[in-house]
Parts: sequence; structure tokens; C-alpha cells
Amino acid sequence: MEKTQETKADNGEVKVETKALNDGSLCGYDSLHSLLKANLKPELFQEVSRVLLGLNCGRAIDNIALPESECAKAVSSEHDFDLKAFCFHADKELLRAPRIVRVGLIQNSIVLPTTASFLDQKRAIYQKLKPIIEAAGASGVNILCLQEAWMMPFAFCTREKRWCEFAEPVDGESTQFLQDFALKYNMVIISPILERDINHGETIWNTAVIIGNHGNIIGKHRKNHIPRVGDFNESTYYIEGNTGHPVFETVYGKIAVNICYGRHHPLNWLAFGLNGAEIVFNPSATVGELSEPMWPIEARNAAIANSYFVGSINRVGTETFPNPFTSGDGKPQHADFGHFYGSSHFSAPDASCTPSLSRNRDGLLITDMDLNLCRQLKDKWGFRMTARYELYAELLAHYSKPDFEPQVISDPLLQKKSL
Ligand SMILES: NC(=O)NCCC(=O)O
Repeated sequence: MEKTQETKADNGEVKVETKALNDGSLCGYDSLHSLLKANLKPELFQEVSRVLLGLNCGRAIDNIALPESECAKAVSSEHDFDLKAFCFHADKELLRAPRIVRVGLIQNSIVLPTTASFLDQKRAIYQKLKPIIEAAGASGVNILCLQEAWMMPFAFCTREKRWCEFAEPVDGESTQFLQDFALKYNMVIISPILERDINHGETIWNTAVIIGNHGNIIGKHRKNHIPRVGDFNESTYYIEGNTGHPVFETVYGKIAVNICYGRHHPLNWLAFGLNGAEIVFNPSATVGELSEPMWPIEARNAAIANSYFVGSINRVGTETFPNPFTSGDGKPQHADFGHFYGSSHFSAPDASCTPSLSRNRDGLLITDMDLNLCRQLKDKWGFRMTARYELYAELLAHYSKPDFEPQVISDPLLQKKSL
């Protein structure tokens, strides 16, 4: 990381110097948004934001001041987490009332070093999350989603099996911890955990548990696509999920969960859309060097193509492990993944998106969204109607057979030498 600094030489020449920073910031700014805001004239910033973040119902994304959130603000200062709140509107309809839901995303770093006792590490994460979840509840959040495998360090880079100890049944300790908040705040909570399936040979899965607003367990979804990229050696621990593409009908709307690496698979996003999702959450753990340029694009594209909202959540900070490991790329061994860059945000079906949470601080993002926007965008763009699903169903049916041959028409003059 680098921070630029302007110095004026004796001859009046302005020299721009860069200073290395190692705090997970972008040249000293906690997000791209704040970097641009601080460095562009207001009229330029407005234009850049229009293009970068899009417009919602013809205007810039609204910030919202949540009156009931005064206490959330105090809690965010006391516990040092980023708190941001926005609103996506929809057009007024004559035959349907607005369907506004308040949705929250939490991003956080781990608390204790990964050398601490597993129990202490887990309990410390609970302690850290408690005030953030309370702030979400007190702010009237209806649906809250936590980050991928929130109840443990993201230890899958190590390939060491001892981290499996963190795995819990769907109705285990972390679910019980969250059920109390769900009940207290009438809130649906999505809890991505490392799951141990006791009834099927104690196997391990990467799973999101959906807790209903009565504190009940509505169901679970297991991560569909497991990475084998860089240090993300997750297939050492668990395999591809077997729960399909469930959409959970909650009192606040139809929701689904596309866990982390699944966001690189457009058909995965599509399947949740075909099953009727209105909000798809993407709880993630990913690092700057690997995926940061992809991060805002993939979620936003999914929201546009499938006419639903997407909530993207990423971890924060650098997690260092006791024993070094390699990435299998010939580079030196190391003991961490690199920086988890936070940057949680929402994308809307009309191509607008919120500014992101901080790149290097814990955070709570609260956003109101009128779910009527989903159908309004389907009516406007007609993506479902024009999708030609039967064409692709046929291609995929052929492609998945061993005797598939690609449809390539070669130029008969391919071998002819040019004059
Ligand atoms: N957790 C996870 O699936 N990470 C993979 C890396 C990425 O998709 O950016």
C-alpha cells in the first residue's frame, strides 16, 4: 500500500512522493469512494460517482439517517466499527404497496491470534460481534447476513486438519448464539459457518444457516463451488454442496445465499434467480491481490442480469497462521493469505450500488430496499423474457456429455498463406 505526498522543491517544482502503508487502506483512504471524494472537486466527484455507482430512480444513492440509530452510532464509535446506511427506492406503483425491507451486512476481522486456544478465539469473535449485531437490531434491520465462516479464522490456506475442530452442527453453538438476537429483534439472520453433519459420517461443509425471525432454523444452503485457487485450499476440508439453489421465503422477502467463490459462476447466480430470489447474499473471504478488481463487478452484474439485489460481504484484515504454507506457485512460503479487503456493499437490479464499507475496519452496512424494484426491472429490460433458456439448456445438455464437440466453423482458408 502506498500513500502519496506532495512536496514543493526550492525551485517551485511539485514532487509527488509515495509512502508505503501497511494498514490495508488504499493510500491512506479506507475505500475507493473516500479516496475519490477527498481528491476530486465536488462536481467531478458527482460525475464519477454517477458512472461508478449508477443512479437509482434517476438520482444518486441516498444516504439515510436512521433516527433510531443514534444508539447504533454511539455503539459504532465505542466499538470502533464503520457504520453506513443507504436507501434504494423503487418507482411508485398504483396497484402494489412498496415492499421496503431493511437489510444489514456485517464485516469483521478476527480478534485473537490464531495461536490462542480455539475456544478463546471463538468466544472473542462472539464478543466482538455482539455489539454490532445489537446495533443492527436496534436500527430495525429485518435481515442480517454475516461473513463466510464468521465463527473462526479462515484457516483453509493451511491445509491442516486441526482447524476442522471449529466445525459445528447446523443447530450448534453459533446458531444458538444468533437465535437469541433473531428472536429479540424479530430479525432473519444468515449465518455462514463451517458445518459438521453429524448424521452423515460427521462430514464437513461450508454452509449458511438461515435463522427465521422467530429464532427458528428455516434451512441451510451449502457452498456450491469450492475454490482451488492460490491459497484457497478449501477442497482439503469440504466438497461441493448438495443443497441445490434454495430460495428461502421469509416474512421479509425471498432470499438466497451464494457463498463466496460461487460468485464467479454466472449459472449459480442464475439458478437462485430462477427460483425466485429477491435478495442474494454473497458472504465471502477474499484477498486484494487475488480478486479485488473482480469484486464490485461480479456482484453488480449478477444483480443486473437476474433482477435482484445482491449483498456482498468480505472479511477484514490479515490472519496469520502458526505454520507457513506455499501457494504451489514457486513463490516463497508465507503464513497469511494477504489482506482481506472488506468493502462490503449492496448492488441493485437497476445497476446502482452503494459505496462500500471500509477496506480495513469492521463494519455494519444498513440499506433499505424496496423489493418492488426487482419486478420493475424485469418489466423494463425483459431479461427473463428474452433469455432463450431452451437454447442454452440444449447446449448444456450436449456439453455435459462425454461425446460433446464444440460448434466451431473453421475458415476453409485457414492454412492459406497471406500474400
Ligand atoms: N472463500 C472463497 O471461496 N474464496 C475464494 C477466493 C475468491 O473467490 O475470491
